[in-house]
Amino acid sequence: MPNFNIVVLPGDGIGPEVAAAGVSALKAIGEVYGHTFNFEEKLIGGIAIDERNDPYPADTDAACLAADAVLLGAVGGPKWDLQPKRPEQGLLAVRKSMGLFANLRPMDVPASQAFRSPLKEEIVSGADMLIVRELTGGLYFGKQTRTDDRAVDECVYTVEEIERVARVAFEAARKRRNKVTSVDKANVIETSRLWRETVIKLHKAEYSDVELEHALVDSMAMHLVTRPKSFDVIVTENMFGDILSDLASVLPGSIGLLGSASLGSGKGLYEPIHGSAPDIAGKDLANPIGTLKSVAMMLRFSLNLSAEADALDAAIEAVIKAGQLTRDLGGTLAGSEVTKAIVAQIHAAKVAA
Ligand SMILES: NC(=O)C1=CN([C@@H]2O[C@H](COP(=O)(O)OP(=O)(O)OC[C@H]3O[C@@H](n4cnc5c(N)ncnc54)[C@H](O)[C@@H]3O)[C@@H](O)[C@H]2O)C=CC1
Ligand SMILES: CC(C)CC(=O)C(=O)O
Ligand SMILES: [Mg+2]
Repeated sequence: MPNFNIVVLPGDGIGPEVAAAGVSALKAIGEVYGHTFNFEEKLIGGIAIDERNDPYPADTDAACLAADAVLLGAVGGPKWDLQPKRPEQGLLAVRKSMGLFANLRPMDVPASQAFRSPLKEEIVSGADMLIVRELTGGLYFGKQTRTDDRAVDECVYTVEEIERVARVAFEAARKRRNKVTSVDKANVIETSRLWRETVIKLHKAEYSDVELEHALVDSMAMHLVTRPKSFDVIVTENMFGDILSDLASVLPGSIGLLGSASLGSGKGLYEPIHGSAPDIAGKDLANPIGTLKSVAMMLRFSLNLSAEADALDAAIEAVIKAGQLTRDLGGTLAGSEVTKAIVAQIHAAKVAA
């Protein structure tokens, strides 16, 4: 019987609530399909600062590096905002240590759910894109210096860093609608000029069968909400991808719907795209679906369980279609009730099959 070791990093705010949803879904998949998932919970973020004075303790790192896959909730919160050690350093550290240079953030708006969008139905209905965000370079990892009246954040990218994430985007496009939109700010920023030159060279050398277009990040923000259906795979650097994916989450109606897979050359880490949502933490209001979609990607990409991934995705879709939703999507259910509905659906689908 297959046995998988999953490290769970609940973190802060709603992190523990959504991570618990992910564990419930994996347990249900295990029961139904006969797999054993062993869970090891570790500290990261604010709670790790509180308990260990370190946002990313060494034993967390060792466990993540040894796991078959990592499930993360979220980190951060106002409690830690005004101190030198920050929860977010833990998140950056796990991404760097595991070599997770590509963050895949899918977003789609099924026609039946387009009415939930704050945007016009005809604009968003059928939109289906994959944002590939570079995750271990750029401003978030550059040298930072600070005096009383001056602050510097270095933004560095190398050809190798750009090429490897662009390759992920081109490969993904070949399995989708064969189009890549590369987003930069090449009219102003030097790292963006290197980004664009590198993407063009790689495209010419290895991916000329894929349609490639370039967009500047400012107008891209506008195009994402005015003509989202024209995009397939979007590839961009770390900070632009962070911002554009939160923007894209508006299309289906809630940031709580979007999951992500962070991949590199080794094991993967899976987390919703949202943060720790301090405004709703501890109230069982958090939408678990972004985390559950991340778990589906874990099953598919790290554990090679594609039938199980499809079953989880189908269970999520059924519950969304039945309108069993949290308040962010106009529903009335608690987050834990949505998780229970999805778990019940996983069991019911197997019985019906
Ligand atoms: N991956 C991570 O761990 C991330 C952590 N953060 C941290 O999270 C903290 C809060 O950041 P914010 O800018 O407020 O972003 P956020 O994503 O935590 O929340 C933004 C808004 O979306 C809502 N929201 C988020 N997730 C939701 C869910 N699952 N269900 C329903 N509503 C949801 C929140 O209630 C809030 O109104 C900060 O400390 C930030 O540094 C932010 C982004 C990513
Ligand atoms: C908290 C940051 C380090 C990153 C972020 O906002 C994200 O990964 O979505
Ligand atoms: Mg973000």
